This record gives sequence, C-alpha cells and structure tokens, in this order.
Amino acid sequence: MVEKRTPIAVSAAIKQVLEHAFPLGSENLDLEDSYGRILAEPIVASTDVPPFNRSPYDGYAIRSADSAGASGENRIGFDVIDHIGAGEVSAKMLNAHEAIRIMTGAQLPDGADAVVMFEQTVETPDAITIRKPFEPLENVSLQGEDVQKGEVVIDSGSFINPGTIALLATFGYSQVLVAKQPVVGILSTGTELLDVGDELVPGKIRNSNGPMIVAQLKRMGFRCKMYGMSIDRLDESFNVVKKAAEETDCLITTGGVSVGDFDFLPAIYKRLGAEVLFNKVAMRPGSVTTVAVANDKYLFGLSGNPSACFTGFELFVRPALLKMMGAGKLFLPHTKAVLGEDFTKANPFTRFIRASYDGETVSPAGFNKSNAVSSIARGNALIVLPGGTRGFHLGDVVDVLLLGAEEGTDKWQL
Ligand SMILES: Nc1nc2c(c(=O)[nH]1)N[C@H]1C(S)=C(S)[C@@H](COP(=O)(O)OP(=O)(O)OC[C@H]3O[C@@H](n4cnc5c(N)ncnc54)[C@H](O)[C@@H]3O)O[C@H]1N2
Ligand code: MOO
Ligand SMILES: [Mg+2]
Repeated sequence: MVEKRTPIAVSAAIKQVLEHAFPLGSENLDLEDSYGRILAEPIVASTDVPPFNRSPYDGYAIRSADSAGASGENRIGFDVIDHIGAGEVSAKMLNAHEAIRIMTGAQLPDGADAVVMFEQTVETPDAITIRKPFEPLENVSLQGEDVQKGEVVIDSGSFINPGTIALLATFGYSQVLVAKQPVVGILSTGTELLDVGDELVPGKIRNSNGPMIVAQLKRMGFRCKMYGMSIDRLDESFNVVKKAAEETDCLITTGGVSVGDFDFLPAIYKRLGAEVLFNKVAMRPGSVTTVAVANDKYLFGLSGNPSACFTGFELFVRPALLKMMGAGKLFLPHTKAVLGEDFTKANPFTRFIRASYDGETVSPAGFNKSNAVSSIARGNALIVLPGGTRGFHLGDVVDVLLLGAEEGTDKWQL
C-alpha cells in the first residue's frame, strides 16, 4: 500500500530546516578574495572617515571671516601663498586675507575653514578676489562626517559586497574573518539519466538537474563536490549516499524521493539512521521535497522533476547554507507585482510559478508543470500563489520572489 505522507506548510518546513543548521566556523581570507563571502566579525571603524578635514572642490582655502561683506560691488582679495594637491599637506598657516590653492581631497591647511571653488573667483597670477561671503566650514568635507571612529559599520553575518570591500580597505583590513563555506555534494539519482555528452537512447534523458544545481550553487559563490549519477538500485545508491554524506556538510540528491518502486531515498535515509524532518511540503512544484539530517549534516532530497528540484533548492537549500555561515539575510527578496496574464488553475498547495518580472509586471515564463525545464531558463522570479485559491487574473497583485540577487532579505514574508 502506498505510504501516506502528511504535508507541512512551506514556512514551517523552512523553519525546521533552519533549526538544524550546523555552524561551520570561520577563516581568515585576503581582502581581494573575500567578495561574496559572509563576514564572521563585526567591522568597527578604526578611524574617522574622512580622517581629516578636506576640500571637496578644486579651489582656494580661506579663512571665512576674511570674506565678510564680500559682494559684486565689494570684491575681497586674497594673496595666494601656497599650492597643494590631494596627499600634500601645506606647511603654511593662513593669515588674514591669505589663500592656499587647494585640490579636491587635500587636507585643509591650518587656519583655513572654508573653500572657494575656482568658479567663484577671479584669478590673477598670485591673488584672487571673491564676490560673496563664506560661512565657517562652507565647502569643507568634515573629519568623521561619513563614519566615526568606534562605530560598528557592518554587522557580522553580512554579505561582503563591493561596498563592504571598499569599507574594509578604508579601515586597513588586508585580511578579513569570514564564515567557512559548507562543502556541498551533488548526486543525481535515476536509471534513466545520461551524461550531457551522451546520445539520446529510448527511455533515457540527459541529467539536467545536476548541472543546474552546480550553477545555483555557483550563483551563491559555492563550489561543490560532484558525485555524478547513480542508478536506482538500493545498495548502490546507499553506498554512494553514505560516502558522499561522510565527505560533505550537505548532500543534495535529486530524484528518488517520491513513492515509486524505484524511489530509494526514503529507504536510504532509514538505513543511514537519518532524522527525516519532512517528506511532503504543501507546495507545488516540489511537494515531495525531503530534508533529513544525519551526524550534523544536511541531506536534501530534492525532487527529480526539474522545476521542483530548482524550487526546492531556492526555498530550502539556499537559506540553510546561508544559515550555516551565520548570514543575516537568508531569504529570497520579496516584492509584489501585477500579474501580466490570467492564471486560472486551482492551487491546492502554495504554488511557485517560474516567471519573468520586469519591475512592475510578472508573468509565468511558459510551460509551467513540475517537470518543465524551459520555464526555469526563461524566468527570473517566482510568483507565489497561496494554497486554497484559484482564478487569478491579469491585473491582480501577487507575491513575487526574486531570483539571482546577490543578497536576500532577513524575513520570510509569505
Ligand atoms: N503515486 C504518486 N506518484 C508521484 C507523486 C505522488 O505523490 N504519488 N508525486 C509526484 C511528484 S509531485 C513529483 S515532483 C515526482 C517526484 O519524483 P521523484 O523525486 O521521486 O523523482 P524521480 O521519480 O526520480 O523522477 C521524477 C522525474 O524527474 C526526472 N528526473 C529525475 N532526475 C532528473 C535529472 N537529474 N535531470 C532531469 N530530469 C530528471 C525523471 O526522469 C522523472 O521524469 O513524483 C511524482 N509521482
Ligand atoms: O513535488 Mo511535485 O513537484 O509537486 O510536482
Ligand atoms: Mg519518483
């Protein structure tokens, strides 16, 4: 008799997966290798930024008091006593009605408290005149105006983006403490599977899930260990899964998780003594997605159907791997958009539709069954329709999850 499985809600399934994330520890990396990693320490400003008062313009540093009363009818003159560019510090001190020719980024000379842009002056070889009064600190970029020494500028668990790199460089981090990345293994199960380079023969198909997951991991900045393909025979599959599970922090298998005669993953989990967190989720595609843990390792049993496999990765594997690294933003970015066409099918479970989103409108990306490959390629988002609904129409506002973003969001909002 076929096994009866009890579906759990998507949000409950995600919660359970995350509760079993095993922390991986941290490692030091050279700054130039740290893009895309997760910070394992908070970044505290070691200096003010900028570290000194400086000129934001090419012009003349003056004492603002000397400019009082300047106007078109009463131009005020300054002797130019020095000339500095960024990186140079003038040894001179400004006295009354003296100016120093100064370039953008140069430290303000002693005595100066304002900068006059070239465009605001009339220049003669050794002097200038101006036609308006300047306030104290006018046109001055102040020490610490961007960041103050001691401030926590980036939290531990943040994604290191190009801006983070700039900030780390600013504070002199030639090395940075980042979370270790999980070792992720991929095994595609199915007697029907051929390698990408193989000729098609009757009854067989090429393995598309394996290469797809490699790319999904790559998009997150991970490499993986490939365990290739295994045919649907219990002993053989068990041996590969056991070995792979020992060698990785997280093993992703595809196929073999449903109730078919050759779906051996349930039996393999049992033989491994793994704790199965769930084997049915109230979602489509991907209802058969199974997640188990054994010896502090994840075993993700993704569906063999390509769209279900893809969705299972994005919904469950992605946040789990991020959580293992202590990341703060675990979830796909969420937005709302206007449905670009009718979608009248009933949704007994929460439905995730591969879709293309243009910033305003979202439309299903073609053939949208669980076994579809084409709509994965054409989509850049997932439309999410709640379970127990039907009859969505062009113009309805729907939930959308965005795929491929560098960084996600910290709340699961659906
Ligand atoms: N009696 C029932 N049958 C099925 C149920 C059910 O509840 N009762 N669930 C269906 C649903 S929903 C899904 S999804 C699939 C899941 O099947 P499995 O995860 O066990 O995967 P397989 O049986 O191994 O394969 C399913 C399908 O996917 C193709 N496949 C597998 N691996 C790959 C790969 N690496 N690349 C490309 N395509 C792959 C495979 O050839 C099959 O067509 O079960 C339903 N059945
Ligand atoms: O798990 Mo299946 O993908 O729901 O269609
Ligand atoms: Mg099956």
